[in-house]
Amino acid sequence: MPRFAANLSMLYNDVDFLDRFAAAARDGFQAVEYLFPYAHPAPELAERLRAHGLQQVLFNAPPGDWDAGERGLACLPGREAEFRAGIAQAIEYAQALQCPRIHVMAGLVPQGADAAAVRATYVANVRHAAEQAAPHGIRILLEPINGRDMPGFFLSRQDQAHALVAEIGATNVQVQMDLYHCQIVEGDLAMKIRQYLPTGRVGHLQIAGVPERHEPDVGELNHPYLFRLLDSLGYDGWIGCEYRPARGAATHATSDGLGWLKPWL
Ligand SMILES: O=C(O)C(=O)[C@H](O)CO
Ligand SMILES: [Mg+2]
Repeated sequence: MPRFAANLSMLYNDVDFLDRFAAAARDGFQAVEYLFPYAHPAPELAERLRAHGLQQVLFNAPPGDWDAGERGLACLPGREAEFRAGIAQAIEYAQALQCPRIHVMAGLVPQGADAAAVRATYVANVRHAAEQAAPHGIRILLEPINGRDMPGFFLSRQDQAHALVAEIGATNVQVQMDLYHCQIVEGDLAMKIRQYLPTGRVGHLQIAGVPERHEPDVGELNHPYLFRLLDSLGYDGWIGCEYRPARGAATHATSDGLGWLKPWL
């Protein structure tokens, strides 16, 4: 059976962030993920996880100045010191939260930047992150993101991510395969899953309905078919529910929209 993690950045927006742990547990989730933990002290987050019997399965390294539009630092020449400081902070949080995965966002390619320099910066930065994370048993994840949601993002295709993972050459670097982004950029999801899961290089999956990024049962994808396929391939990792409920932040919007999950809990 697929195992589902609630993405607390997108789900349960009708309650404050710290109250989303309880809400997710009440709905039957045993794991959570979210974008960033850094606004809260790690012990406070660890206590929420403990109190509600939840595992933290993923969060992101600091992305640079998010409010100014930055979406990761890994590919940005000249920002290496900040990138390294962010990785050190992420590893501290991951240890405190017993979280085995950190997503390192690639970043937006700077206007006019030399493509080779951007790629070399990315490879060197991810290698550094992997080296720092490895002694703690933490995996570094790289996620291709569609260019409609994030124009200019360095990483958009699965083959690009897998080629980079091979070039980086660290056993604790894997691909975060977000099926929502993959459907928008490439389509042919079942064949992509069949192609990439057996490589052992997919460290986490995420889902959402396409194209609105609402519940998985809203939109053009047949998620039950994909879940059965994942089962048949023996996928035993987590699937992050990274979608915006169709009723937004209305009271109980997330819980009311979880009908799709019930058969899989
Ligand atoms: O947007 C996504 O799909 C993600 O998983 C990132 O972590 C943040 O943008
Ligand atoms: Mg994602």
